Amino acid sequence: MLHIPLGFPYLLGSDVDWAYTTEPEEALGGRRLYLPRGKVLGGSHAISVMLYQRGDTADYARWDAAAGGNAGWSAADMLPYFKRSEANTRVLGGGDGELSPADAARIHGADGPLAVSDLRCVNEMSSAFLSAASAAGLARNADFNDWERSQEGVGLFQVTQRNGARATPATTYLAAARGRKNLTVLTGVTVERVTTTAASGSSPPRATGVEYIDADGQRHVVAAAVETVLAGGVFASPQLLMLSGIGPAEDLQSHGIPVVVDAPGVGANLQDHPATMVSYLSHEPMQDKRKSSVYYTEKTGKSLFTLLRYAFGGKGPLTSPMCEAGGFVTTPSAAADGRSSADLQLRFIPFASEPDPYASLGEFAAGGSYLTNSSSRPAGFTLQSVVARPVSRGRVSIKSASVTDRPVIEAGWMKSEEDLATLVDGMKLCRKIAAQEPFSPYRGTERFPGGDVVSDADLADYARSTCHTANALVGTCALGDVVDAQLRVKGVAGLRVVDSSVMPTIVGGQTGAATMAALASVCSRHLEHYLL
Ligand SMILES: Cc1cc2nc3c(=O)[nH]c(=O)nc-3n(C[C@H](O)[C@H](O)[C@H](O)COP(=O)(O)OP(=O)(O)OC[C@H]3O[C@@H](n4cnc5c(N)ncnc54)[C@H](O)[C@@H]3O)c2cc1C
Repeated sequence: MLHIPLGFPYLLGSDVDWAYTTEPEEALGGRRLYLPRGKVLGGSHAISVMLYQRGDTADYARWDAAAGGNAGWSAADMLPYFKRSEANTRVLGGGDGELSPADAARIHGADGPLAVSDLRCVNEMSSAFLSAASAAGLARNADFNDWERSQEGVGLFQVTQRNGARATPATTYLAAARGRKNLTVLTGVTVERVTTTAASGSSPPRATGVEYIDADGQRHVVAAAVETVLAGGVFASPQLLMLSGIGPAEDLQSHGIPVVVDAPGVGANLQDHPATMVSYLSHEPMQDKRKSSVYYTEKTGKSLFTLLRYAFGGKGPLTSPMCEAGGFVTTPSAAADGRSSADLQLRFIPFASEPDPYASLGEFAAGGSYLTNSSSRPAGFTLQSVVARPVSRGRVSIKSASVTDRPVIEAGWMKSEEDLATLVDGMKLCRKIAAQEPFSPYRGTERFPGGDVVSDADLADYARSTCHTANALVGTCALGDVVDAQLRVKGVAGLRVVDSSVMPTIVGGQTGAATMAALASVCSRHLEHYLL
């Protein structure tokens, strides 16, 4: 299931998922949110939806400004690292029909480790979505990562796959480096903290390595020859800094942790992409159509033809990321605020989803019936509205001085009215798209939120009570605040954080590509001398 793209729902809540939950969220009526994160080589990329999205140029202008300006994080600075990290079929194949070979080469790379591909199988309803969105007045976007054009419009997504199999940092970067003599990978261990020496005179404290516990509960220390690089992701990196005495002094003291550096920004600034669903049941006869949503409910994994097609050609619906098509939009509310980047991401899902697909996490944890339980995912289709550039912020703190106690997560969603307005505008747009003629063969009744949820106030209530994660969590060791422009932890020598937690503001779009490009940039510019 880790390698087959459409296997990803089985991974949610399984033993390769940390399956974090938040505190009761005040603005969401006290709901606790489920936030998946990968607990396996390849990290969250190994359980992701695989969409390859970079955000827009303004996202990186914000990063660069946060890092102090002219700090190496602008779009122009980052483009070479995006290109360097990928082997994109649009360049390898000389464009894709919508994109000329010259444009493909301007935007994408061909020689990097990370395979990025066009979809190998497009559900006929994903195509209907594109036609319906055009009929509703949205432009077509040939490549969401083309920074010379707008991010706005609708199109098919690209995915991090090679020959129909999931590509992750483990199957790409790590696989290429496996033979190196200077590389040791320990699995099944848990890092507990970074070890440090005390400050002396004018020298700051220095990171000297890490302590970890192995599967038998034995404690070990690894000493760093040059420096220590944390890449635990958006929850574990701030947690490990705090357990090491680097964080808000008062919090650390309340847990009896000696303060190495008072860094109030550690754990603050948490951001994610909250999402809501508008779903439609299909007309009854569609239940029998081979290319419709039955693929995504009970038949996909059970059809011999589908399995053979995948096993021998890497083709067919098992290569689908489920969200095949979508787009970016500036909603009327955001336009009225004068916001320049799209605040809404649309994603199309070819079955009639529940309002919160993660509400039944217990169901996943008990053995994963996301795809097989067709009664909760009947034939039909869903349009998902995602807040692409949220204003609300949350935080991560520690529950105790032990790594075995999960961090305390406050997502903070919908604290800002702007985010709620984006979702309300988004759902209205989804209904407008769904009402267009190209959906006529598929559209039955609206399943959620349902015909009686019409006013802005009712749509906002629906959003508060059903919004769920679109899985892009960032910001808890932010560039400019916790780490400097080279991602060195401020106030401590010999320590960097290089992962999604350093993003000062979330990019509009999924966050895996930006994480890998940030890593490529820092490794190339600052670490290569001793990595090689
Ligand atoms: C369900 C899901 C769907 C997603 N879909 C997409 C998508 O379609 N496109 C996209 O671009 N991005 C997607 N993402 C987001 C993307 O995967 C993340 O942005 C990216 O993986 C973040 O990288 P990271 O290095 O910061 O953290 P992670 O990838 O989470 O890696 C952190 C690693 O640290 C390990 N770790 C944590 N604590 C410890 C400890 N104490 N000791 C030892 N190891 C530890 C973890 O097990 C993990 O392997 C998705 C994520 C999820 C969960």
